[in-house]
Amino acid sequence: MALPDFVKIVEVGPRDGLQNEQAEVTTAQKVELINRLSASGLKAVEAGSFVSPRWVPQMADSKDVLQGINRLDGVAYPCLTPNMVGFDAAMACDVREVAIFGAASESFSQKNINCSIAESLERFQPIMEAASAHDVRVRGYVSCVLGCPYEGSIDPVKVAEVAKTLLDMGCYEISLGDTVGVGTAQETKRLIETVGQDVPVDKLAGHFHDTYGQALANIYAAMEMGVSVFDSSVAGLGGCPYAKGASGNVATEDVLYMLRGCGVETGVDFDALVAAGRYISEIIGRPPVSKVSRALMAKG
Ligand SMILES: CC(C)(COP(=O)([O-])OP(=O)([O-])OC[C@H]1O[C@@H](n2cnc3c(N)ncnc32)[C@H](O)[C@@H]1OP(=O)([O-])[O-])[C@@H](O)C(=O)NCCC(=O)NCCSC(=O)C[C@@](C)(O)CC(=O)[O-]
Repeated sequence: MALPDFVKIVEVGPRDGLQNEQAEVTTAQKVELINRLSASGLKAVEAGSFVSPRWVPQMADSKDVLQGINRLDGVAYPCLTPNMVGFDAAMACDVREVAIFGAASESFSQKNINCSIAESLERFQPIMEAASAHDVRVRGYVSCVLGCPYEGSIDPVKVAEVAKTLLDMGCYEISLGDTVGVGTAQETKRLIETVGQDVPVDKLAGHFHDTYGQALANIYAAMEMGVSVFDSSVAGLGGCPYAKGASGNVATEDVLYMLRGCGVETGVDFDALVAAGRYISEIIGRPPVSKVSRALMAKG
């Protein structure tokens, strides 16, 4: 299949990235990062997570972050909500899009949200109902789609089952997460082929961590299968608190560079995005993980 003309980038650095950075990032710095990202032309910037602060202390200030950002028209600022406690907290600061997050692995589900896959889907049901009543869009995540840190390989049929359930519950899009970044391009194609039998491909997004350096290849493979929405993290921030050794999402800078080289539009200002990556990298005290950003820095 030909590559898409346009790819939507869902920037997840302020949430998926910062939730796993050890350096302290103040609320004001998070707000500044999100404002810079939305000003770069991104149409979706995941801005926070209404989860237990005991589980993920880095996201404890999400309420203040959401109240501090400059919300641009046409930009979505989704936040994670695992249960009604999180959903109500998100509504209290006027979040207009939330994400529920399940897994295709029982062990990961237990470690991440302290319940089985079936229990998680039950917990999501009232969120879907409340979201519908509040006219709030809901995105669904499925973790461990190409492998699990506890169980190893995962059957794509299981991924399809969870993805279809989330879609049937009312999620407008399902983001398939290679949480530990173990997947390869052929496996990605097989996954999309299998999941695509139950969920239309235009409802799927790819979420690739870059632990094994395969994320760009996987994105390319997914684009060849018709996927045109990808999650990425500015400067390659992050990892996963419940997946030891997992590195961050693929760096947004690297995705943009590849897409630009393929003639695929994103609507994102590359230079502004690179600058946002350098801003947050200085704060956390290490160079961007993005190879593109490093190469540009080396050129001076
Ligand atoms: C889901 C729970 C809360 C269950 O945690 P639990 O302990 O089973 O929950 P509980 O209902 O028994 O409540 C225990 C305590 O937590 C409080 N509580 C309960 N819910 C909330 C909430 N929403 N916000 C704030 N506080 C909350 C609740 O009020 C209570 O407080 P206490 O009475 O003890 O003082 C917990 O397991 C949790 O917060 N997990 C978060 C895990 C997480 O954020 N993981 C990272 C995001 S997923 C990810 O990164 C993967 C993804 C999406 O990027 C895709 C990929 O790469 O694969």
